[in-house]
Amino acid sequence: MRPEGPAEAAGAGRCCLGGHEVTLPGHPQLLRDAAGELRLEGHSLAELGRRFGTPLYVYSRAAMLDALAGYQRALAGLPHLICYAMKANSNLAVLQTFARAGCGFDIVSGGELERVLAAGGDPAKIVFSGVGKTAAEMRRALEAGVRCFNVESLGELERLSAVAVAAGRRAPVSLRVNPDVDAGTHPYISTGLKDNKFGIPHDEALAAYRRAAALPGLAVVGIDCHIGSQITQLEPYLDALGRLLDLVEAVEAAGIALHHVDVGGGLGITYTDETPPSPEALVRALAELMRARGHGQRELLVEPGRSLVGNAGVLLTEVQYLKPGETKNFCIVDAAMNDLVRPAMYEAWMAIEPCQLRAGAAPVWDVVGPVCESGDWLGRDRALALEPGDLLAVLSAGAYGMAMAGNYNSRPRAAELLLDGDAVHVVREREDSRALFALERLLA
Ligand SMILES: Cc1ncc(COP(=O)(O)O)c(C=O)c1O
Ligand SMILES: N[C@@H](CCCC[NH3+])C(=O)O
Repeated sequence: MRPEGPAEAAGAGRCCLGGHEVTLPGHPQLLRDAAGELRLEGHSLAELGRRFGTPLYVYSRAAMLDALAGYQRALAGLPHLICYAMKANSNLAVLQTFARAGCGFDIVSGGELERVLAAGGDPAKIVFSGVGKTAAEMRRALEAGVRCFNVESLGELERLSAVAVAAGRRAPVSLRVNPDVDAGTHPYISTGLKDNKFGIPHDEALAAYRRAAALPGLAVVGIDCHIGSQITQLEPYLDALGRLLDLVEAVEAAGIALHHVDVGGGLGITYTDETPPSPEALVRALAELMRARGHGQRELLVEPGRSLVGNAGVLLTEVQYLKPGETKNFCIVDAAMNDLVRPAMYEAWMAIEPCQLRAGAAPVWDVVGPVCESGDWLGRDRALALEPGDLLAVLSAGAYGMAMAGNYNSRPRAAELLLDGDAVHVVREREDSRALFALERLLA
């Protein structure tokens, strides 16, 4: 996630045309075969694009489970729960994949709760985060039996207690502490600084725990934080965990027992040349700090999103027109900012690869969508040998891709496929134009 620059123009030229197979760094199930075809979990992406149409999201189940295995290996033997942060990709089949693998879920809305339940997820493994939970969302989550509410303010504590008392229940709570640690990431996705809206300030948390312990509808069970997203360093995590453990000790000294410590999610992936720690390295470092501070037997929760699904998915799009110009060459494709908003929203750099390499000159293009906004671009200054009708793959699109898609310009949303070995599952049909206005009414 960094601004575009001319230095990145060569990104797409990495793989040679024909000869031998080339793997793509950070993309476990993606490779360019000897004939120049891009394959995900063995499937030709060009063939899938032609068969199912574009724009099309394609995910590899094996790549998701590979990523999960890194967390699982490092946590084996320790009391733990991996809560997939489903905002990254909330397709039901993706949720089902993680539920079957034993995961819990980090949710942030009533809608996310219903999705987890529809996918067969275990409510007793759900943690409910978010700064603006409504009373109705609280009631529904209590009724479903979620494991814990990650409470983000004093006002929320009071409301949750009242809702629980009215329902004749006690709500399990963890306080989301804002540790004021700089995660070193894009300002829009940093969440653990004093200036951010998230969490209860570290220096107010002990008083908040005392209040929580005194409220009749609450049962204190844990502590959590989440400092940001696309984090590529270990240090911010260790700083944040150290600050959480300071609080755990102060809270327990005040006679309030805490069962678990939840360090949130946020681990980054390789979009271009980032080298984040592996999930395994991250969790081993966190577990080591817990052990060194005498908290080795306390349950550790993690809430990874992007690092489980980001590099397991691509967005396929077809080149519609090539429009060379005096100062810029535009490659106009059939996917747009409504399908994948990350470039428009954060100036995020996402690799763009032809599904089938072709020989010949590779001019530099801005790859743009059909939406009527100059901010509607998927990649800038990309050297690509192209013809109209070619298929392109936007890489690393498994996280915050379809999950953030919309209908701007009355564009129906893309279809989604989940690859599983030889099988190709349509896990979301392409939206029909009529669905765009099915909830609207003409005047009488
Ligand atoms: C509370 C919470 N937990 C977990 C995550 C997952 O983040 P990521 O996808 O960066 O792992 C987020 C999103 O940043 C979040 O807000
Ligand atoms: N939507 C962001 C991540 C947000 C994380 C949410 N807490 C992205 O695409 O990178």
